[in-house]
Amino acid sequence: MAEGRIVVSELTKRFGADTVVDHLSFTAEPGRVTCFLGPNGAGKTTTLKMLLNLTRPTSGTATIGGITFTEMAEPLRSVGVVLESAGAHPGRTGRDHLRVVAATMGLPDTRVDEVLDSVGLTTAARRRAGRYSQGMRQRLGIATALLGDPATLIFDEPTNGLDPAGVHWVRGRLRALADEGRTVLVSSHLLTEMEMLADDVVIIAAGRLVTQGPLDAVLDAAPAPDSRAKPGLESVFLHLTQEAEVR
Ligand SMILES: Nc1ncnc2c1ncn2[C@@H]1O[C@H](COP(=O)(O)OP(=O)(O)OP(=O)(O)O)[C@@H](O)[C@H]1O
Repeated sequence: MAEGRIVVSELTKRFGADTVVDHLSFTAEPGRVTCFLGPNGAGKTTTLKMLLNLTRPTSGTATIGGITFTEMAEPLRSVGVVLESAGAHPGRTGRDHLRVVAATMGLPDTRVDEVLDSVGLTTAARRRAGRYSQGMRQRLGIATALLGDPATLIFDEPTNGLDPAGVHWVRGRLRALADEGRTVLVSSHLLTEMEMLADDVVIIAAGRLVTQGPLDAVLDAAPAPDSRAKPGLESVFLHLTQEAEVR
C-alpha cells in the first residue's frame, strides 16, 4: 500500500489578501496514523480541500501516491474520505446509501455487506439513516470511505460528538486501517484522543507548519513544564501554537 503516501509541498492558499495556508509542507506515510492538528482557523480544512481538489491551491502541490486527486483514474478507489459534513440521505437506509455509492464505483452489493460488517453496522443497515445515532452515522461514513478498499484514508474530526464507546471504536478502527498498511490522515482538535492514536503529528498554526514528526519525538523535543513530568500533547500543542501566533 506504499502508493498511498500523502505529500504536501509548499502548499499555499490565499483568499483575497488573506493567506490561510502558507507554504505548508508535510508528509503522511503508509502504515501510520498521522494526526493533523491546529487551532481553529489554522487552515486544516482548507488544506484537506486542496488535497481532495475541492479548492484549488494558489501555489504548491498536494499529492497522494505521487499524483494529484484530479489525476487519479479512480479517485474513490484510491482515497476514502470522511468529512464532517458528509452524510447519507435521511430517508435512505444505510445499506441503500452504500449500494448507490458502490454502484457508481462499479462495485457489487457483496462489497456493501462486507464493509457494513467491518464497521459493525449489519443489523442497523436496513434502518433509515435519518434515524441513526451520531455513532452510527460515523460508522456509515467510514463504511462509505472503505467501499473502494483505498490505500489512503482522510478523516476530518472523526470522533466529534461520539460517546466514549464510539470514540474507542473509531480509534481502534483507524489503528487497524493503518496496521493494514494504509495511509491514515486525521484532522482533529481533540488532543487527548489524538495522543492515544497518533504515530506521527503535523501541527500547524496560522497556515504554517509548526512541527511534524513521530509523536514521541515531538513530545521529547518540547520543553517540559516542570522537570518531573514529560509534557503531554496538549501542553506541547498549546506551547507551540501560541508561540507561533506571537511571532
Ligand atoms: N472560502 C473562503 N473564503 C475566505 N476565507 C476562507 C474561506 N474558507 C476558509 N477561509 C478562512 O481560512 C482560514 C482557515 O480556515 P480553515 O477552515 O481551513 O481552518 P481550520 O483549521 O479547519 O479551522 P477549524 O479547526 O475551526 O475547522 C479561516 O480564517 C477561514 O475564515
